[in-house]
Amino acid sequence: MTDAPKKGWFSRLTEGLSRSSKQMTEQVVSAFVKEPLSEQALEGLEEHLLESDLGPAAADRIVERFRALRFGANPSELEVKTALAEAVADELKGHQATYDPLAGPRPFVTLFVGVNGSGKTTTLGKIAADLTARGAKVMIVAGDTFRAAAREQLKVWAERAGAHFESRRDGADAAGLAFDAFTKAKAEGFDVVLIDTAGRLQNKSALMDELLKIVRVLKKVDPDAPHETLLVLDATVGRNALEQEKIFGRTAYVSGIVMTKLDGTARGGVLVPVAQASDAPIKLIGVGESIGDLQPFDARAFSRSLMGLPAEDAA
Ligand SMILES: Nc1nc2c(ncn2[C@@H]2O[C@H](COP(=O)(O)OP(=O)(O)OP(=O)(O)O)[C@@H](O)[C@H]2O)c(=O)[nH]1
Repeated sequence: MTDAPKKGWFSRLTEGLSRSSKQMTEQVVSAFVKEPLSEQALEGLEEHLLESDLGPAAADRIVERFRALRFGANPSELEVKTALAEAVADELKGHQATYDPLAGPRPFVTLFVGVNGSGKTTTLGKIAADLTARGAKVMIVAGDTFRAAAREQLKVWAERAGAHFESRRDGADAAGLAFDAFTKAKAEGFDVVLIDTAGRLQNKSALMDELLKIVRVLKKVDPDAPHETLLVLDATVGRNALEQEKIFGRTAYVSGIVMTKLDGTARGGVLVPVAQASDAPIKLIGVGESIGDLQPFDARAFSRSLMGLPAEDAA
């Protein structure tokens, strides 16, 4: 994948969300521009919001809001899209926060949890690359000790980022590895420790036990660790992401959500019910495979992009 060197983050976001925004706006907007207050247009709106995976609760509220809106006889496409973007942004208000490992204690330990294939390794690698580029001393820990392929993939990311890499052979105790790595990171003055974990959902209770054990041993080194636990969810699985949030959110003390692969779906609206169901805020979103495609989550920018609108200052 090639990128224009200076492509701004908002245009990356817009490009990443283009499948979703197409799905979201095409029919809804044309229906409203034709007949702003008809029951039929409102029903169509609800249907399309549901098709975009926004979830019934948010879809209902947005439709009610549209019913109450006083559009003129012929609202412009811009008016309809702006109203929709504001409605979605309001749904997401209070569900955003930043991930800033360089602002916290040193070493700042982040645990990455989520099912296999959700984008954990890639997300961790992108974060490592960003942090080393900013001058931080970063350690990556391959906590999925069962899968050699996962370890190799992570090692490639570590090399690319110029981060230190800690791993153990197949089947080694992940908690033991995490403990030793964190101890070493503390002794050697690392700024950030990024710990990947296994994501086998076939054996849910063993997986959760392993995550809890990792958390327990990290706390032996520093009672406040892990300082962040990021749950990585794949937007392309649609509403299954809600199930995954439930499973991990209940046991793994998740402090932030990363929603990846928003570029790979027309149903990026799923971020809304996930944000609303979770106790943890959305912190990062992935809108493509390259490093710059992992972005801090900004509810307003996301909502505007989802409607195909330009950045606020450019509007
Ligand atoms: N298009 C797109 N692809 C992504 C994004 N994030 C991750 N991917 C891709 O998703 C695939 C799975 O990502 P991984 O990072 O391997 O997922 P994982 O959760 O670590 O999975 P395992 O390594 O199987 O445990 C890879 O091919 C990534 O390149 C994204 O935001 N957009």
